[in-house]
Amino acid sequence: MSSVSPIQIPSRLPLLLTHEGVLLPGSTMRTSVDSARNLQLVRSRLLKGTSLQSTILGVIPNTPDPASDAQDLPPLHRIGTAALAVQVVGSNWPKPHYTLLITGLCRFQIVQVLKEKPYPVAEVEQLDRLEEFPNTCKTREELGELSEQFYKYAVQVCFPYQTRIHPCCSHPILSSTLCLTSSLYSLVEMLDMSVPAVAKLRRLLDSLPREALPDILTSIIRTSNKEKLQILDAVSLEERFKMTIPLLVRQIEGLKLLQKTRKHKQDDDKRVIAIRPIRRITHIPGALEDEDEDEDHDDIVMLEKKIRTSSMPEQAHKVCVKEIKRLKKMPQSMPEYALTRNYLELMVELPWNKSTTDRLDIRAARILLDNDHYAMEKLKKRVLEYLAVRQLKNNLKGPILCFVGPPGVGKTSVGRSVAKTLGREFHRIALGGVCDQSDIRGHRRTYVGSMPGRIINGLKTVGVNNPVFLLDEVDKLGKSLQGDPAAALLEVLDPEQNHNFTDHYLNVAFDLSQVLFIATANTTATIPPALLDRMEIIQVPGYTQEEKIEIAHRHLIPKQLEQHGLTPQQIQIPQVTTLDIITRYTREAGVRSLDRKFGAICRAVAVKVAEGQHKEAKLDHSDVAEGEGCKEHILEDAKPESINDATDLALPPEMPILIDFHALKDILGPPMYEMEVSERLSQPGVAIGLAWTPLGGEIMFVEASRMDGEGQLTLTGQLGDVMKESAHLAISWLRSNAKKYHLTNASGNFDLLDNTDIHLHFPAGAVTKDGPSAGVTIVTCLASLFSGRLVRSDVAMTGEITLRGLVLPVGGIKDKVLAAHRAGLKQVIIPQRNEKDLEEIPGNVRQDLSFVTASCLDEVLNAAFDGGFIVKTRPGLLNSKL
Ligand SMILES: Nc1ncnc2c1ncn2[C@@H]1O[C@H](COP(=O)(O)OP(=O)(O)OP(=O)(O)O)[C@@H](O)[C@H]1O
Repeated sequence: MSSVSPIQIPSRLPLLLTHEGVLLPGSTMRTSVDSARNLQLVRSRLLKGTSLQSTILGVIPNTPDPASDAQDLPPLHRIGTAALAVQVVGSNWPKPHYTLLITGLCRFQIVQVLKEKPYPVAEVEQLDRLEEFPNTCKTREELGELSEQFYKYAVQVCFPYQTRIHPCCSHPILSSTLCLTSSLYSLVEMLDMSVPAVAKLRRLLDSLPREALPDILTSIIRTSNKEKLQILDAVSLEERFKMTIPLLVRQIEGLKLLQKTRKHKQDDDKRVIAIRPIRRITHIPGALEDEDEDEDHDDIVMLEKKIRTSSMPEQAHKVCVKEIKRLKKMPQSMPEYALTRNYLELMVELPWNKSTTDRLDIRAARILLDNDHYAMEKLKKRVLEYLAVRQLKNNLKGPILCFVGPPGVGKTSVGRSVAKTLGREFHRIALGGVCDQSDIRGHRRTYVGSMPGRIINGLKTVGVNNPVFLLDEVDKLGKSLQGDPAAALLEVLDPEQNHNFTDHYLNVAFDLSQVLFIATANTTATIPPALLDRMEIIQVPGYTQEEKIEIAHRHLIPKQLEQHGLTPQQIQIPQVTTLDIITRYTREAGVRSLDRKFGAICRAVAVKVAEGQHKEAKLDHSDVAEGEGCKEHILEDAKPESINDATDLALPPEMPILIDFHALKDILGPPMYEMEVSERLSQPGVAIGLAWTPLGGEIMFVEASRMDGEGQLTLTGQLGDVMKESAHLAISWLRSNAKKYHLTNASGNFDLLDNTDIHLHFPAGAVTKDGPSAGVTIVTCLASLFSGRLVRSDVAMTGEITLRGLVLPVGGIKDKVLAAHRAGLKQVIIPQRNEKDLEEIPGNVRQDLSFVTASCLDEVLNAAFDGGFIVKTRPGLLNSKL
């Protein structure tokens, strides 16, 4: 037995009153100190005192300390624990308080309270003397023998209720000790020895004196404060043993129950896992089984059969066989079961070897393309060339065509026609806003909710491996943290690589070389260069008014009539009306908005027609009484009516309903666009420029004004850096040529910026603009401002400028010229080096417009102002009073 040095506590102890928790000898407790007396105790005994004795406190349980020291002490619990303060931790927030770590030494009882303030101090009598235990035994030899027996017994015994007390253990304390220790061993055996705390407990058990066990155990196992208090109050060792054993037994029983339920659950789980596959394999027809499981089993068999008969490549086949083997062993409840099954279903559905036969008849293709689309000569020519080469060389690793042009010019619909001419399946993949590379390449199957990418999904949808894939809006691909989808497209679009395209979801290569990819975009500016490099760009410009009229009457109107269940006998839209819609109700390069307007007209006419049929039926009914002649009379009197005139319900409308200017106003409302050119150029400092946007060409009014100031230039209208630089260039050129052209500021000075601020504005202010092509327009506008002369209202211009006054070429001439034509302008000034682009302009547009090709700014200004811009000798014209 281990020997313990006797502990002698002082006869006077400061008292720490606690209410929560009971400290037992041999155990350690953390307690919070925040009441007045306790705080005083900590401050004067623990924080100021330096001797070991000053750290010994009398801890009185179950006694709340009054909040203020003015209040009297409450009745104190009779028995307490002398404790050693091991650690003091203090804090001032939210209010001053300490946390003490205290270790119980022994019991004491209060003999007399000596003082109450600032903290209570009592005269105490020590109750436990650890060295006393051996004295309770008759002789030391007897104790040694019994103790040895007790230890062996304790180690052997597993469960407390099976404990057989050794016959020689008749000593009451010893038998209780024996019983307690054996219970304790049972407890330790049940616990997991690999847990460090449990291993420590085991060591403690071996080293601690037996009589210390009841106190220590009570504080370790799950006991209430009340039970702990009872143990504290049990001064006799035998009594303490007796009280602790039931607590220990209770704990052991609880643990056993817990172990039992855990074991049951584990067994159940194992059984479920073991039974499932056996059930599936030993399926006996007719046996009573869950119907769902039967179905699943059938499905798996079907799937296996499909894999066996599928024509997938060897590598894919191997993967499928491996996966189906795994699937068979898997319980259905596993999340991976559904995942693997979906994967296998996709694998068997994919058109590994299924393709359509190409219909390669160039003449038929030409007719079909011409029938479907009016104009677009350049595009149709390139498409036919492409198809012709395919006809000659079947396995063409040709370039990927990319149609670039404004919205609604028929890029998508030409793609559809190509598929139709070739007799191939068509699938459109909208790439606008796609910013995750797994959209193209799929997710790895390890992800929750993983899916194949759009390419593989598209192939599954069309069911053949040689469809026409239209990659719509490649210029609107995004980029995000989830990777760059444009980079993923590189592999798809590279004819050298795409025969081995690996989707992350499939994880086996799929041959995309038979797929015909066509891309569309509104602009090439935002297409990544590497992607652009893999594609052949075909520009699709906007339509002229004449082309739009033709497209409307050949394609759009018949399509809309069909969609609304109308016939040409019921509605008549003359060409002048179409022109009216094009010029006054739409402003676009394509025909989508125009198509919508026809849709609106057809809806309005459909209502009229339906109403008319109803009225006719009604009239027929009433005519039975009045006779045929009467009806004829009514019809003769019927006058052409307004389309929205709902007041005259008595008469059916006259067929065909004519859509004239008035009907148009009734249906579409007042015109949305007016010819505002002449109006806008009624004062100096305004010029018309031509801009190119992804939506086609547009005319743009550049406005300038001057005011008193310090020579500052203000630019508004969301301009980019290049455009701002153009403005600075224009001002510098005008300042350096002010004398030559007699340009003066408000005070007649040739220094144009002397005491003058200039403001340049580019409507529409909300649209971002950039590019150098506004240079000539800015010069013309400022020249008008400083000369006080009006720019011609029917002239539009485009061109980049240099500091020397040269005019450099710009892009988008065709779209810009068409915009000028749409706006009803008469003359267009373009850079001389853009003259070659005029060939692309349709003949009728060229006839309507006159072109000035300028190589320097002198020529631009001469053309932009009536009578030229050459210096006049008459002073009245030179000095503007504006
Ligand atoms: N030349 C044409 N002949 C006949 N119909 C045309 C022509 N151009 C356009 N269309 C019709 O205009 C509508 C819009 O065309 P489509 O959707 O192909 O435009 P898009 O250029 O692809 O536009 P976006 O860039 O917005 O996708 C379609 O109904 C199409 O049939």
